[in-house]
Amino acid sequence: METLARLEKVILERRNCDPETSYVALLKRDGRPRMARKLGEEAVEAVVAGLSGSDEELVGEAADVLFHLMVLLADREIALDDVLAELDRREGISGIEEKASRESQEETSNAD
Ligand SMILES: N=c1c2ncn([C@@H]3O[C@H](COP(=O)(O)OP(=O)(O)OP(=O)(O)O)[C@@H](O)[C@H]3O)c2ncn1[C@@H]1O[C@H](COP(=O)(O)O)[C@@H](O)[C@H]1O
Repeated sequence: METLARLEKVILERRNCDPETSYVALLKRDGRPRMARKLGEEAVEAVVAGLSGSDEELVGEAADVLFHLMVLLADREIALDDVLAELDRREGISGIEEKASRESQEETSNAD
């Protein structure tokens, strides 16, 4: 996780650099929709690599997804720690159990 914390720091620093020499600054200059689109593109590439690419390709695409997600989080001024805290909160809660409890809450509120 130290790697992601270092990357977060670098992204925050690079946002204010020259877009001619910094990809992070270029994304900032182009705006949040470009950041979001890049994240979407990288996610699709990761899906394709996950289904039919090599391990090496999937690792590369996964790194691209994480990087572009971190750029978008930085733009929204959301700290990596907030995302990690959410993952910590979910620790030990089965996805199946969580979904079932959400569905039963929805049924209760629809019945009201
Ligand atoms: N981890 C990354 C990282 N991962 C991917 N990328 C860049 O993300 C871009 C997107 O990839 P694509 O394959 O879509 O490339 P592309 O076709 O040129 O992109 P588009 O023209 O479609 O936008 C590429 O230019 C990659 O180099 C990254 N750029 C930067 N970092 C980190 O961010 C730091 C700061 O980077 P700069 O701001 O460029 O100094 C670096 O030191 C790294 O630690």
